[in-house]
Amino acid sequence: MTYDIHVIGGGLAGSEAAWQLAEAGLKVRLSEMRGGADTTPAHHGGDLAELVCSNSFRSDDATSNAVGLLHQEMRALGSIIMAKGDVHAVPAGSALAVDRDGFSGGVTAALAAHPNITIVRERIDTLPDGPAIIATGPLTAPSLAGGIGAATGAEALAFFDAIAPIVHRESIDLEVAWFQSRWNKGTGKDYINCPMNKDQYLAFHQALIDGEKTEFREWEKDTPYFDGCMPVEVMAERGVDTLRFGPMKGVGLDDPRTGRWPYAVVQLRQDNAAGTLWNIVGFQTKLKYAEQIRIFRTIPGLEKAEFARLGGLHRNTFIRSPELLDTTLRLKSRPNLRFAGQITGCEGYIESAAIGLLAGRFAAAELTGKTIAPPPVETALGALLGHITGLAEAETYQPMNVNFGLFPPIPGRTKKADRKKMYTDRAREALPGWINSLPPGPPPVPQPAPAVPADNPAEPADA
Ligand SMILES: Cc1cc2nc3c(=O)[nH]c(=O)nc-3n(C[C@H](O)[C@H](O)[C@H](O)COP(=O)(O)OP(=O)(O)OC[C@H]3O[C@@H](n4cnc5c(N)ncnc54)[C@H](O)[C@@H]3O)c2cc1C
Repeated sequence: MTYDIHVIGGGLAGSEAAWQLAEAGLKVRLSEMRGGADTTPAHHGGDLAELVCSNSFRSDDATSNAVGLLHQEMRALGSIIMAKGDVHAVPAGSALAVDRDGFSGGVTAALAAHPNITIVRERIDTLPDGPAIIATGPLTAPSLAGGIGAATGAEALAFFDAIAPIVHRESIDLEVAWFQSRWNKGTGKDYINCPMNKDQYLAFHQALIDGEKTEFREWEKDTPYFDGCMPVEVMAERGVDTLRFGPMKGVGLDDPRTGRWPYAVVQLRQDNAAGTLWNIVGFQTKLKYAEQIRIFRTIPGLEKAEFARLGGLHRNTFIRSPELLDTTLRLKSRPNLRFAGQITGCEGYIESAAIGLLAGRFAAAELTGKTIAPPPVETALGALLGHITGLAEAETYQPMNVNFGLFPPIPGRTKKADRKKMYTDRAREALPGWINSLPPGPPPVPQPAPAVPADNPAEPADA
């Protein structure tokens, strides 16, 4: 069987990449191990683009929500995931939720019927020599994960993805919190510090112990985690002072309001180059999302915190993309290979499909002797790609849903209520010029009637 490019993994990203390539006229071999002898611990069937957990693509509001904007941009680029999502939508308010079997069945049928796509039910164990897109997801088969680890220099790729919550900088109260590094090291102002007195610390410690937690899944129980990934509530359970002598120690930090070291402190560290997102240091957690919001908003200075993502601890496989990939998702050390989907360190069904879409477009252009620039950073596609391929801090790189904190800030002072619309208006202005510069691809998917504004547009992914 001859083909122009090999796509490995028929999930959200691989299906979208294969579609984009095939519609550009390229012959694609799409290898998917499910439907044959293999499966993953989370998938149930053999259809392509299976949704492993929730059936929601999250908000479809393209005016005030970053993932809604991403939906809109993907539709403009003829996304098969969005096309089949729209066809199989079920009522979900301003969110786009789908009939999961109808959706995956629809994607599978469309790809199977495409004359340029050959779906092969096989597990791939080694990285290919020819042009390929690796889209094997967070549960990449261990044999291939070993090969990816060898090619990328990482010893192990399957580990607990220990995520501390990330907060939008503008929602931190700097009347209470202050910038300072412990002992004034570094620039002297590398951290934002939220002080606690004794009573506040004791109440917070008890809340961590009492808070409702999520359980590990059966297949996650064997995956090791490192000491540095200890959940904050597990540390709290070890003793009343464990946190106060660990990540919450107040020494070397002078609270400008008291002139003294606080009894305990919560520190946040910059998470992106733009300085719009800050992670809570050492606060990886298995507290339920609602509990995290409730408990972490009791931290002085974070009473009105808006979370770009909440904490978590689950098995994942992803590469350190900001260091390893170029701006068109090619592995720098082996540019015939592109990576797409959650293995690049994005998070979520739609984000994974979006990166698959871009990988497909970049590869299609390259194989037909053209080059295309990455999408403008003002767009959701560009902001997400930028995060993955360079703007995030490589050392602390963690999977991330698309959110406005990844976009270049809107200059000047603006009302919070207006800002989201300004982000999305700016993106809608920037996208058409880029699309017009692209070689032909699939026809756009019609944008459904505007969604009712979401009650809580900052809803996190329920991954
Ligand atoms: C348990 C769990 C629950 C999640 N829940 C949600 C959620 O509710 N909402 C959300 O937005 N996101 C969720 N996510 C995160 C993420 O968005 C999804 O995992 C998403 O499916 C990722 O898309 P992908 O295309 O990168 O990988 P996948 O959709 O997993 O696709 C990868 C494909 O590659 C195949 N494959 C793997 N190795 C090989 C190999 N060696 N050869 C051939 N084929 C191979 C797999 O069978 C799979 O079909 C969840 C993740 C996990 C692990």
